Amino acid sequence: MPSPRRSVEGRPLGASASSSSSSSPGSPAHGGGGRFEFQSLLSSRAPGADLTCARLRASESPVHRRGSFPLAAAGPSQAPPPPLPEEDRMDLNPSFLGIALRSLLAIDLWLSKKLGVCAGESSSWGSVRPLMKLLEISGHGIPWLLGTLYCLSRSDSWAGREVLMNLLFALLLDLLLVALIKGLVRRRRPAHNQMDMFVTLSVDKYSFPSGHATRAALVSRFILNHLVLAIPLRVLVVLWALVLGLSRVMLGRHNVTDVAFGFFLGYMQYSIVDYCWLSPHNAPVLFVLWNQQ
Ligand SMILES: CC(C)=CCC/C(C)=C/CC/C(C)=C/COP(=O)(O)O
Repeated sequence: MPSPRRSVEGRPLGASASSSSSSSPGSPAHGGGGRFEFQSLLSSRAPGADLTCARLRASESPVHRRGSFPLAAAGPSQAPPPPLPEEDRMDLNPSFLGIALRSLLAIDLWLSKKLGVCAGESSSWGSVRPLMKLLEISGHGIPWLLGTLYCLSRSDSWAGREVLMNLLFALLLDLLLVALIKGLVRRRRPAHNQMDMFVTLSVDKYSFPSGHATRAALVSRFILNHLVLAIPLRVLVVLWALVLGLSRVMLGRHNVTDVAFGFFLGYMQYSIVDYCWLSPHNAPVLFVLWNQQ
C-alpha cells in the first residue's frame, strides 16, 4: 500500500493546477534561482507544503527542464506534464547530502595537497622525506609478517605462541580486507604522489583505505592489549601509529580521508580478532601443527 507521501508526489502535476498559481517560478514562494532547493528542505517540516514543493522541485529538475517548460510558462491549453518516474521522485531532494559529500571531498583534497609537504624531494619539507620513508617501512606488511613468523619460531611458551598466532591472523586479515576494499573503491592515489613505495601489491595503486593506517591502528591496539609495557612505551606505540598515519599524507601517498578511514578500519579489525581469538581450545589443529615444526 503506498505511503501518504508517495500518493501526493505520485499525483499527476496538473491534477491540482489551482494551487500552482501561487508558486510559479520567480514568485516569492518559489524564491527564484536555486533557492527552491533550500525551500524543499524546509517543506519536509511544514505540513501541507509537500504538494507545492514537490511540484516546484519537479519543474526545476534537470530531467524535467530538458523536455518541458516550467508550469507558469505552460498555458491552460497545454497538456499537464506526465507524473515523474519513480527514480526521479526518489531523487527529488538529493542536494543536501550531495553537497555535503562534495564539500567534504573538496576539503579532503585541498587539505591533503596542503599537507603533502614531503611528496617530492623538491617539496617544502623534501629534506625529511627519507625519514618519512623509514617510517613507511616500519608500518609495511612485510616486516610485520616476517617479524611475527620469526618470533613464532623462537617462542617457547604456549601463551606467547597464542598471542603471536593471533597477531599473524590479524595481519593477514588486514591485508585481505584492505585489498578487498581498495579493489572495490578504486580511489586513485593523489596526483602529487610518486609511486616509489617499497614492495607493493597490485591493489596498492589505489589509496582508499590506507593499509599503513589500518595496520598501525590494528597493531598498536593489539600491542596495548597483549603486551605488558611501561607507560612511556605505551605512549610511544600510540605516537608511532599517529605519526605513521600523518606521514602517509605528508608523503603524498594518501588523502586525509584514506588515513582516517584506515584508522577506523584497523581499530575495528582488532575487535574482530579479539572476538575470534584463536586458542588451543578452539583451534587445536593450528597449535599442534605449529608445535610439530
Ligand atoms: C602474504 C602477503 C600477500 C604479503 C604481502 C605483503 C605486502 C606486499 C603488503 C603491501 C603493503 C603495502 C605497500 C600497503 C600499502 O599501504 P598504503 O598505506 O599505501 O595503502
